[in-house]
Amino acid sequence: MPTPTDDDALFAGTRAMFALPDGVIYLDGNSLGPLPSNVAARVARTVQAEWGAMLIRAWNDAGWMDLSGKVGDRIGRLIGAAAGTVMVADTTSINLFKVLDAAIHLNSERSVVLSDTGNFPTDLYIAQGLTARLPGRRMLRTVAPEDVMAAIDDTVAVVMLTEVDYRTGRRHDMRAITGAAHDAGALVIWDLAHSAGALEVDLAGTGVDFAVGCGYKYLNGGPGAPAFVYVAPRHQDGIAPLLSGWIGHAAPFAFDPDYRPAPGIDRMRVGTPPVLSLEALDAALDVWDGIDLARVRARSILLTELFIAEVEAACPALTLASPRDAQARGSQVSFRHEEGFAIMQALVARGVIGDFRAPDVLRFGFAPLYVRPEDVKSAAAILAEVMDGRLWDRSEYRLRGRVT
Ligand SMILES: Cc1ncc(COP(=O)(O)O)c(C=O)c1O
Ligand SMILES: Nc1c(O)cccc1C(=O)C[C@H](N)C(=O)O
Repeated sequence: MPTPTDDDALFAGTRAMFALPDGVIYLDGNSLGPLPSNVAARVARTVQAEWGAMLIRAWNDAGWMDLSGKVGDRIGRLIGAAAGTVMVADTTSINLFKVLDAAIHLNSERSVVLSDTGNFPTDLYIAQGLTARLPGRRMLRTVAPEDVMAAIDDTVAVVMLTEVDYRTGRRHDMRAITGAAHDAGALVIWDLAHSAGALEVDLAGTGVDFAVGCGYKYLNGGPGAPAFVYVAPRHQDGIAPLLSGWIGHAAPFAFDPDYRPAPGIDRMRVGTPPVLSLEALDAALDVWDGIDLARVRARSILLTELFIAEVEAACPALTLASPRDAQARGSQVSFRHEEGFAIMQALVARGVIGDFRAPDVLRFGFAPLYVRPEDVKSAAAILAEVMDGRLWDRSEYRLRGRVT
């Protein structure tokens, strides 16, 4: 077990690798990670020395074509996935579409996609759209998160879940659910949007079939960073991609009129990769080099426990919406209040950036790479000032229509 002093030094080092604005305590890296300092120079270099100077030759000479798999392997280390099992491409929604279709077809005798009512809307929308269009009686069944285990039966083709609930931070037991699904003959897809870079994830060891996740949250790849998709080796060559694009072809530059999927994870590619965004994500991942996710998780628990204790001591009007048991939540803490929107606006105006999720959730993400215990204490103290003085009770804090 590392001593606190070791961790303080480790995370002071990682914090120094970010360009954080002065006067801000950033507790929204679970939605958009902050800017790592090396990203701007990397993107500028790609623009000038590669795009500008090498022109189209850069696809080969600067390695642009191989970047999606290379960055995928770097993310793979953070989620317990072997080299050659993670591809960076498209968005989380699109990757979910690809693997959900693949999983449904691998288990085509069965009709049900099982998810939970707390899942992120895009996951449910993708499943609704896909199941409605497939032939046969395919359907999405959603149950309360705590009822998922009991709902896994022999009608279920695919269990499709997000490990960490975006609103409350509640965490599913990935190992137990994956095991139960497999015992019942179902496949599993995990959305790791709020897990990758926040928790220890062991996709290979847990036997997960498919996973997807975002590049722009805890991985800090920047707004609209490409997402990732994981396919277990045992499934890779058995998938017939629904999105059968040319970059996922076995020989894209043969320009063969007939589609033939590439071997392995490459068939999860569809079209031309977004090179500038991939370079930004690749540079952002440098912060993770040599970082042990077990230490990140231990630090995250320390930060979230501290925040809960400080806020509950000072803000009796706020109700904890996250699980009290640290093992049962991810790296965020949420509180409920009917004036949550205005409270969050008042906090943001004072430099504490979290976000609000309707109808009443104040959400705070704790990314140990750059959030320190002293930030947690300061944020809780500012929240207490806002609550004690009813500083949120102003008309300008009630104006809705913002993104977050
Ligand atoms: C759990 C989860 N899945 C998917 C998404 C969306 O992914 P994308 O916009 O990259 O498709 C988000 C956040 O936006 C999310 O929280
Ligand atoms: N992807 C986002 C976006 O394009 C705009 C604003 C917010 C987001 C988010 O990531 C929301 C996030 N998935 C959530 O957990 O609420």
